[in-house]
Amino acid sequence: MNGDLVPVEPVLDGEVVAEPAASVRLVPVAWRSRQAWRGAPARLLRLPLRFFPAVGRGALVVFRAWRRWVRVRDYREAAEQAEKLADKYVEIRELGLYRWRVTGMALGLVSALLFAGYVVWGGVLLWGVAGGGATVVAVIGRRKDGSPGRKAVMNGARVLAWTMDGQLLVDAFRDAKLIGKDEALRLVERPHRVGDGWAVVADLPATRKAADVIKNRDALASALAVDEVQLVAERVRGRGGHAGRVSLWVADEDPYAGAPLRAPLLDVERWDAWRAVPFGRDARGRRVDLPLVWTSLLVGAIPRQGKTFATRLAVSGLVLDPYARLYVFDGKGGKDWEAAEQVAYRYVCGDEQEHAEAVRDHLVVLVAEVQGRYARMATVDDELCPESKITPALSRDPDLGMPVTGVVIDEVQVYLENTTRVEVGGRKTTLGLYVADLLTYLVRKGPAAGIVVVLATQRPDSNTIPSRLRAVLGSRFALRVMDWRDSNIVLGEQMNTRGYDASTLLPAHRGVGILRPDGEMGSDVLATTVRTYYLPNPDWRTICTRGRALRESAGTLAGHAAGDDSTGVVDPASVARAVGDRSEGWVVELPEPLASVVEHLGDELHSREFVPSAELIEALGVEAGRFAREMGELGCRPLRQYVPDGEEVRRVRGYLTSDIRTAIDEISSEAGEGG
Ligand SMILES: Nc1ncnc2c1ncn2[C@@H]1O[C@H](COP(=O)(O)OP(=O)(O)OP(=O)(O)O)[C@@H](O)[C@H]1O
Repeated sequence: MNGDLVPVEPVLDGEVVAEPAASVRLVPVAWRSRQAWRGAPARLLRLPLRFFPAVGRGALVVFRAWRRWVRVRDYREAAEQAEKLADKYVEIRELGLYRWRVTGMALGLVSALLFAGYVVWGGVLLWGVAGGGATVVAVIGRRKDGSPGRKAVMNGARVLAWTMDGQLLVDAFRDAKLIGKDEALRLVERPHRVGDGWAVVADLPATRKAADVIKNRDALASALAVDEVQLVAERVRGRGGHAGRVSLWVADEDPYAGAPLRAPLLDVERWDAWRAVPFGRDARGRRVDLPLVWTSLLVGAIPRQGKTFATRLAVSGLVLDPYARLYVFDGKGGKDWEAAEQVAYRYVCGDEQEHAEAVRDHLVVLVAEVQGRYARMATVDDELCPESKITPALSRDPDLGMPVTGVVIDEVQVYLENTTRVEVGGRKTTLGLYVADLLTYLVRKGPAAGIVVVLATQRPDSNTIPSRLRAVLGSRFALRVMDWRDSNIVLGEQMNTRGYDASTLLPAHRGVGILRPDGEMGSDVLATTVRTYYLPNPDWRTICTRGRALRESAGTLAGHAAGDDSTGVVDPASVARAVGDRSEGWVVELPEPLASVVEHLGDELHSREFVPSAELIEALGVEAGRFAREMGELGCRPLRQYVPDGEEVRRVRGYLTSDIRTAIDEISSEAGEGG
């Protein structure tokens, strides 16, 4: 460095070239290790023992290939698929005969050559040919290392069989009474592997509907000898789909078993409340997202099935958006929602009277706020607010004060069942019914003003969640419930008869439920069975801590989380008027089964004179004796009337719609008198 000379190694003149290959790869990988060579003598000794079975297997493979070829199976299947078997029959037969002739000629030629060789070279030639042939056949029939012969992909011969032979699938459809004895299916796609299962797309005969296959999935699963959780049946809609095209997917094993799925939101720093949250995966492993803005959500399940976890997952998108506001009311009063306290604008946890009153007070303020938001939106110019609906830009404008606001109530029945008598706007009612009215208003009018209501309950029966509230809740998620009635209460009337019944989910399937997305959000599917992502307490806490940090840095931390629990001043009379105003769609809560009868009849309640009992019993899926008794208790007695039946007239039992209307009027006037 300082100019002194230092001794160095001799300097070589040249250029760096690529390192030569370590060894020339003439030796197979299996023989490169020392152990492989050590085991060689034993393997050599076993060779004769392995040779003959391999020859047997190879001969079978060759024979099957020849039989397939001589029977023209490939051509025949293609014609069957195109439903042109009858047209092509003569052609196929001729081709078959030709292939038999080629076989005969080949056999004759080989025999002649062998005979000539025998004459010239004697028995040596025959032994040589036999040895060579056997070696070739043994190579065809050899077992690959590590794979002990052929293995069924699915368990059970019957299960696997339909993937090999389309006719068995047709038979299964016939057995399940989804198509008639003389009808057939047209396979749009042959069975093929998709994920961990087999998929096939089929067209039903013109008179049949794909919706019926979905409805009778259980029968088809039985005919295919798989558990119904393994069979996913979907309609193919949109381009390339039609009402008679059905897509089936049969999982190799229970698709909802296995380790819980990690929630993707754990890996994001922040989220936009306007984006649908990653909610879970369907049986085929496809991601299912849940939009929340502009809709509302009801989550129902019996205890310990994952209702709280699913509800937290649904709102975690709102937690991770610093511009979103959260009202968290936990009727259970445990630790499940504790972490949300650090981000919540309003927070109530408990099932005492004071908690129910606090929830009511916060909801009253919220109703006033919805009214205020509509008034403010009316003053915003058309460019920013083209319709009376909140937009992402409006929701983030601090001057307007209209953030996306999530109102989450876990175990909502605790507040809805509160029987304390209260007087609201001169009307006597109970605190629970008033909370139901406030929630109904928020669910009905709130979404367009940026209010998202999420309700969870372990008691999804009609007495707990009034039908007027249920009717307006847009999205539904039912984890396992006790019976199909409870399932229908969460998912909507008659969903069980359409093939969606949350009481059939297995107890072991925690966190698995049926999601019915809001029909107005443009979803293609009626409902999907979803395995929700797993969001245990520590992960939930991480999300809430992140949500708080985001709000702190955006300057949006407010309300309870910022130590401010003061409620604004509102005019309770105007709120009471708004929630009780029947002209705005306030509907009287009808008891069951009257509520379902009214829902089933729709406008026909006024246009028809008489409705047969059998029709109602089938549509509502109820038990005849109990239905008649309950209708009787509500003042509707059945009578016999003549109804047209094709060319003839039959006398059947049923109800006059005028009786049903009278019963509704009576219940309404009782409610109006301050029930
Ligand atoms: N997505 C999921 N994947 C796997 N397991 C889950 C999932 N969600 C919930 N679980 C399991 O189910 C248990 C019950 O969940 P959760 O506390 O949400 O039930 P719940 O319906 O709210 O019960 P309760 O009505 O008693 O409050 C959890 O402790 C968890 O082990």
